[in-house]
Amino acid sequence: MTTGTSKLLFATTNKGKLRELRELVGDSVEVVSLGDLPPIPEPEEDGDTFEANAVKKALEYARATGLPALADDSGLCVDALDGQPGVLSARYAPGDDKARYQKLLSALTGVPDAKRTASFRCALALAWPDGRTHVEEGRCEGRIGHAPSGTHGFGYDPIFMFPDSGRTMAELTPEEKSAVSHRGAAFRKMKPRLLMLTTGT
Ligand SMILES: O=c1[nH]c(=O)c2ncn([C@@H]3O[C@H](COP(=O)(O)OP(=O)(O)OP(=O)(O)O)[C@@H](O)[C@H]3O)c2[nH]1
Ligand SMILES: [Mg+2]
Repeated sequence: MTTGTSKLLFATTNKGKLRELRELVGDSVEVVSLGDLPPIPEPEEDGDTFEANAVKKALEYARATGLPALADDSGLCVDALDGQPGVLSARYAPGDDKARYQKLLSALTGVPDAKRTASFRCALALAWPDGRTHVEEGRCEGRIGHAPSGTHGFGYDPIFMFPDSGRTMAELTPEEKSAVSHRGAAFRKMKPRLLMLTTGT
């Protein structure tokens, strides 16, 4: 822990994201999560882009708490489905992560490997209670497999094949995933801003 002047709110309801962001930030910034605070209504994610939704979430949580807030909007864009599920990844099917990746596998039945290309995208937004915002984005290219495999990660990780490794994202260790993931890429660009929080800049 540093002698920071400011705490940072990780503004997400997603336990998988929270775990990954905690690992990425390490002990460089003092972190608060939504579970540490009285309930706050969830922002409506009605933007057309990851960036718009990330900014909206970060701003609403920063204003509600008076803390600088880091929000993540992310999802999986599948080329054979014209970029779906995209910003609607969390709402692609009712139920749990498994229901959603099973629906995606069904939608790609009969699609050959060469046409199963996809990318994970992540927009990370940092917002201050006074309305300032800063956004960084990250992307990770891969391919949708034919069956789930692996137990790490969350969401669509069990069906997202990471190129050249022959493994799904869910077969990578948390450290390996962060080194190649959309969230890791966005985070590394954002990190200098987060470190400024500790100096009150
Ligand atoms: O396999 C995955 N590996 C990842 O690394 C990853 N990152 C995001 N996603 C999926 O994309 C949607 C995000 O939706 P989302 O950004 O609205 O988040 P969310 O609603 O879960 O929480 P919140 O942060 O909005 O509170 C959800 O379906 C996630 O499962 C991932 N899937
Ligand atoms: Mg959401």
